[in-house]
Amino acid sequence: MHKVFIDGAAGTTGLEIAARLEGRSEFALITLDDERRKDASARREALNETDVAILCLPDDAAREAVALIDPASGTRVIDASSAHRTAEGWCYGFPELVGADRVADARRISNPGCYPTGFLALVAPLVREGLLPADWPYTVNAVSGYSGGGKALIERFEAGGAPAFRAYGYDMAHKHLPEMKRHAGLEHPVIFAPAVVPAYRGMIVEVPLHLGAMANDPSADTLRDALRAFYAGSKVVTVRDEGVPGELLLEQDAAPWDGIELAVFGNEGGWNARLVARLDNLGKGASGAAVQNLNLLCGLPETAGLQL
Ligand SMILES: NC(=O)C1=CN([C@@H]2O[C@H](COP(=O)(O)OP(=O)(O)OC[C@H]3O[C@@H](n4cnc5c(N)ncnc54)[C@H](OP(=O)(O)O)[C@@H]3O)[C@@H](O)[C@H]2O)C=CC1
Ligand SMILES: CC(=O)N[C@@H](CCC(=O)OP(=O)(O)O)C(=O)O
Repeated sequence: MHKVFIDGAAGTTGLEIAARLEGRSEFALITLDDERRKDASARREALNETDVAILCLPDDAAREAVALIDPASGTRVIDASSAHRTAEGWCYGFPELVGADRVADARRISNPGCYPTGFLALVAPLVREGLLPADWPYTVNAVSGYSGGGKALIERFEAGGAPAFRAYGYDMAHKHLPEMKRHAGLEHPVIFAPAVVPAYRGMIVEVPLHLGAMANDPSADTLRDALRAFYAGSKVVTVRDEGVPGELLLEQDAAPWDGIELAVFGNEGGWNARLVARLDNLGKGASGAAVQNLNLLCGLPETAGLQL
């Protein structure tokens, strides 16, 4: 039996992780009541007595949680926040990209952000294989359900009078930029244009590309085939067959989903392509990814308990 403590268990990501662990006899959840869940000494105790701590906290509180762990304790950490995604000594918790064995052996795992999960799933393997240039000026357009912003954004969108569409990130300093650049192996920061719509969960992340302007001029079919080969055997990441849909939709009441679907759409003539990832920000974008990594840490089947 593996002891698991979710620090931030009352938040959006924490609650979804607990729901995925319900009924799993391999785990015993350590819980703090409402009065003590923000109490540093109660958290210190829980953080040090658990086998795995999953941090579902704002960045500062996640850094504080790590500092509360005695380095001599056996506690292993999965951090869902963006505090450690490019930090030394942390394994980036994207098993399909870094290798499931590396995640399984790590003591400190930093889970990818939801938007970077879509971007990196599309671009990192293609850059690694030399099919897309590392020095290209990439753009990422994305739309997310409002649960991506945690309790504060959920309250804003559910209070009445919610906006029909919220574009943001105009300072071009979004906290996801460093991990997108680092883990895709890029030479330049991407331009990231995120937006939120009044649906609870789900996201579409898109990378538009002028393939014809690249020196190697790859075809959309080549990119799709390379992604399919890279993720062959994955139950979590799938690649859509060739063919262009009329539209891609985010459902208003989508069920939780821990997979991610990638697509490559090319135009006639082959100059342009749109790389598209569809996922649940609370699934592979957060809580599903945390459970996948927890399974790996505990030597359990990687997709146990996931909603695929
Ligand atoms: N939502 C998403 O789609 C994704 C979220 N993440 C990341 O996961 C982390 C959690 O996000 P999310 O669940 O959405 O956020 P929420 O705001 O929904 O939840 C955060 C929780 O942390 C609690 N908390 C804050 N400070 C402390 C503290 N010092 N000690 C203990 N608990 C504390 C909050 O308490 P209170 O209830 O009192 O406010 C709240 O319950 C964030 O870093 C976020 O960026 C990552 C990927 C996707
Ligand atoms: C819709 C929305 O507000 N999304 C959040 C990101 C959610 C997420 O991925 O969390 P991390 O920041 O921990 O990666 C944002 O843009 O800041």
